[in-house]
Amino acid sequence: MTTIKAVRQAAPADGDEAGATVRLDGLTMRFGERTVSKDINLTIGAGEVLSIVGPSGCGKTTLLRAVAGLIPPAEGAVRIDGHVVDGTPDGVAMVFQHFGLFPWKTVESNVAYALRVRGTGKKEALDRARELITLVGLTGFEKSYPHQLSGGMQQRTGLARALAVRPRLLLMDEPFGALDAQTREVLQFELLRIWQDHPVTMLFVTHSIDEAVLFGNRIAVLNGRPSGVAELIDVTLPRHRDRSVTAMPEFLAIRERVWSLIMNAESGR
Ligand SMILES: Nc1ncnc2c1ncn2[C@@H]1O[C@H](COP(=O)(O)OP(=O)(O)OP(=O)(O)O)[C@@H](O)[C@H]1O
Repeated sequence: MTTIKAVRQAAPADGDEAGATVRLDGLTMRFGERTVSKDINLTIGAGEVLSIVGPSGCGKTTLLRAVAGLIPPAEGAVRIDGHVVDGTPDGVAMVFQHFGLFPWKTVESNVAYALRVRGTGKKEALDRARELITLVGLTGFEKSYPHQLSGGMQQRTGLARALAVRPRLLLMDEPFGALDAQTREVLQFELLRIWQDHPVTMLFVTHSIDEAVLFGNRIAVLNGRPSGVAELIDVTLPRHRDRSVTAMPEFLAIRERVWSLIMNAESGR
């Protein structure tokens, strides 16, 4: 099961399709006495994809939740387009590993819901939902209920729901983590295609090194207790990517680099 949380609608202005800028300034996240991550400084440009990897429990989800304004930082700040996040920011959508689709709603109602709660009229919301359903390849399943769908199809529905609000920033938390390897690969390339047609800024948390390299312009490797950014790796691959990039020597070299950093991180824990 996959959870999506879409946060308020903000249609991009004309000529402003590339997405939001994000800045983390000295971000420290704490739960009670426990400091999970400390002094994280990152700047993510409009339309950039930053992949975030690191050992289990190092604070990747916590970081995304801070960017989404769901939990406040203990110290430091998140800025989206220069504005300090101190609540639910406009134009941000989150996609989690577990969708949390409403089981009693059809695919089109699930997708339209994100718009309906933001005051979009029923017809407009349904029209937009159907556009998105086509985009994610679910035409013909508009009236299906989640239990009638495969995991991959539920994932597509969740993606459509996130995209329905025309986010300027997509926060992806292991979005394909619950899928079998084959479905995961199909959806990765579908998302890549969709993203290339509608580029927005993306923070992409994943346990898959291949996925991190495939999507990222850069990869932030988190490590330590509390965690910090151990390394920021530039992904020097062509921006337009398809399956062929996974055979490029640069792809393999970057994958090896990330792999060795994560192995070091895991062995140091
Ligand atoms: N609401 C919370 N209250 C207390 N502790 C929390 C809370 N949320 C997360 N934590 C703790 O913070 C740490 C970081 O959790 P987080 O889920 O951000 O890690 P992660 O890197 O995303 O892990 P994984 O890769 O396993 O998903 C963990 O030790 C977790 O137990």
